[in-house]
Amino acid sequence: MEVQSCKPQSYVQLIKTSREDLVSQIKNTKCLLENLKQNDYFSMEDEEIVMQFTTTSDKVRQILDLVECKGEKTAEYFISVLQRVTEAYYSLQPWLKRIGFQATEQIQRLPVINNDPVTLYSRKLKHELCCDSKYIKSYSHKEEMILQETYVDGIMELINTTNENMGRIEGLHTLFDEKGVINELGETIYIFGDAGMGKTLLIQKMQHMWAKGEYYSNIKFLFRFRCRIFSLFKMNTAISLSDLLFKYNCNPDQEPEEVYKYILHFPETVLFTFDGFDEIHSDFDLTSVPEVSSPDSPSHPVVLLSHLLSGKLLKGSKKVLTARTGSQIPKNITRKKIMLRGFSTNNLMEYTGLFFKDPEIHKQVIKHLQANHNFSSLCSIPLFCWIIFKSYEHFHSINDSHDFSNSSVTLTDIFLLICEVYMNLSSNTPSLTVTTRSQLETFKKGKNMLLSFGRLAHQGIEKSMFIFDNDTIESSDIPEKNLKLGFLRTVKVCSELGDHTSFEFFHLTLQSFFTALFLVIDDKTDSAELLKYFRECTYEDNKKLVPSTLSCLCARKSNKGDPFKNNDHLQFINLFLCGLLSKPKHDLLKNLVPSSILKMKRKALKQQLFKSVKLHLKGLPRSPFLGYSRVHALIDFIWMARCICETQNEKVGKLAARGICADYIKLSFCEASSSDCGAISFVLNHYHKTFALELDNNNINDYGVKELIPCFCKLTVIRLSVNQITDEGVKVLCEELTKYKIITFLG
Ligand SMILES: Nc1ncnc2c1ncn2[C@@H]1O[C@H](COP(=O)(O)OP(=O)(O)OP(=O)(O)O)[C@@H](O)[C@H]1O
Repeated sequence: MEVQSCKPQSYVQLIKTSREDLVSQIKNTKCLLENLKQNDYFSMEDEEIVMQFTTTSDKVRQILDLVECKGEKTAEYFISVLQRVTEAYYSLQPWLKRIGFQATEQIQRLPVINNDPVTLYSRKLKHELCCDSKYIKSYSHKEEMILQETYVDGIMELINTTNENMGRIEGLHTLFDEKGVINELGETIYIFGDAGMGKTLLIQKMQHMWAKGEYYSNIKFLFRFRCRIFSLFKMNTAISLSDLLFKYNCNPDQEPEEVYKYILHFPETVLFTFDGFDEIHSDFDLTSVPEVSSPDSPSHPVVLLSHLLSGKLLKGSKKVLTARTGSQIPKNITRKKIMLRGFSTNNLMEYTGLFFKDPEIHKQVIKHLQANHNFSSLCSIPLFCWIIFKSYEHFHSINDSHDFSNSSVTLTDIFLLICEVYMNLSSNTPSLTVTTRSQLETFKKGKNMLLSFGRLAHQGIEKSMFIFDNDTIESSDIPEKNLKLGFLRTVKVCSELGDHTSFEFFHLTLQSFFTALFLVIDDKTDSAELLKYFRECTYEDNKKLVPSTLSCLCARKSNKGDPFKNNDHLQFINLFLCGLLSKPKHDLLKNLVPSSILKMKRKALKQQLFKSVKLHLKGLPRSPFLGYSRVHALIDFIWMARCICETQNEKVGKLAARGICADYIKLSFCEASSSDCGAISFVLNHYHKTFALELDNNNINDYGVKELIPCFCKLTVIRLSVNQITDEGVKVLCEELTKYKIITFLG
């Protein structure tokens, strides 16, 4: 199309010749009037004349008449407003290009107020998000920490379609660049990681940076969704896309239809964050979902979500989706895959510095971290690190030195610790009294409190419910003051009926812990109920499921198969059961449960664990390999090892070691973390013979190498490549391997 130069032509003339286009395309007269008036091109009377007309077209005609009458400068400013407020006059942008409009410097210097509903809405979203994302809300209200002062960029790795590492991403600002794209047609950036690796916090950081205008400047709208809210919708719910965007996020104050139209027209200006895809447990019947979706017709929210992710709705918008490792996300929708691997040694040092401002305490914690690799490997998972630091800070503040230097710390230990911290906070007694109370006394005194939180957690798990409304909270017997302790945090839930406050456990893993605690300390829970989640964790091989966008969204309830394959939150319940019913916890637990019941539960768990371990090991694929008998263990093996390690029971460890029945154990690509090496080591340590171990392509880092120390005396082959191991880990490896000199292959 020919570009006219606007210089030789008069602006008045130009408006006259384009009158028809201008009348049909200008929808926002308010913005024009306000700017023309502010810069004295229009008077109050002019505005009143325009406002007498009822339809937008008539108003525009009147504005054009007045502009033409007022001459060249007014016409030039008028066109300049159309050019500068692109959100309001986007349909006129091709016309402006065609006429090659460029305002004179004098006109360019004049201000233009952008009060367009689209811009106002974008600003409102930013303002709300900036307030909401400022604090990390894992804490009881008074202790909220500022995100910017606590956030540390953990390890973020680009992963290809065959799950190989393609290098690290430099930071969240590079999330949408071309590096690491595995599917040009996919629109979803998929971020995954184990429980507590920091997915939610990363999303919060992204939101905060956008809201502050530091990242993603081409994004005008950021709609955030926590996937767990999709479980709250009834089966027959049908809502429109605009309702999902506005009512469940933030409503535009002006002309929502115009804002929605803009969103449909410019989907590339929209960013969605969907956090916790694995937390959707919808009963919605997936077979009835239509293939196509219209932005105007109401559908079930789960269908809208699926169509947004697949690009059937708002094609071109950006999507960031998070889920726990192992969630099934269809390849065709995924643009990039990013795995969160938690804190590296340097990240951990940085976080320690941010957390402990007092140099003395900081020094002590670093000393503990260096002395106890079990403690530091747990700390490479941000959630566990926070819990440990939080507990450390608390005990330090009450002069009760908790020494982590040489003890073996299990996950159950750290969750018991955080319970102790919050229960101590609940007593309004001065800290002097608190110091005198032991863990045992704290738990004894807090039994009813633990039971009430446990009952709530259990009730939620039973219904796949992670958010509790006010009615549920009221019907639980948790006193109001205990709601503020820190176990629960408040969440704003948006709905068609308006916003309301609900509650959730500060982390899903804590809900799992409380469920396990409830099953153990509730007198009425029998062994069938206690072991229910072991049975529920039996799922069919995921590969057999059709990988459609929707097939991943609904709970698969009746599948059977490997006992260590499951939903993480259920697997964590089993893990905590193993920890709570272990021998080292006996002294604590016998004060909370009658001895006979505790004995019965311990026996039942032990039997179940023996059965599950045998069944799992029997099902592992085996094959001869280079003269070895090789067993190919999968991610579920790691869960088995975690459960066994949590029991600290040598007998179960021995049973598992015997049941492996192979001298070559392949654990590559199993998403094992450094603390998992402690669990692997706990099992393999019971091996009597020498063996080969493949642990490459995991996330074990230097701490993991240290956790493997008990195994090195029996290792003839070890593969550890692609594992974030630095010189420090290599040094340990060298020392160990040269000590025994039995290694034949190191890779
Ligand atoms: N990058 C980080 N910097 C500092 N602290 C972090 C970071 N990531 C996580 N944390 C801490 O760990 C806690 C848990 O993190 P988060 O809820 O983001 O984990 P998650 O991966 O979403 O877990 P889940 O999959 O179980 O939902 C946070 O509340 C915060 O205290």
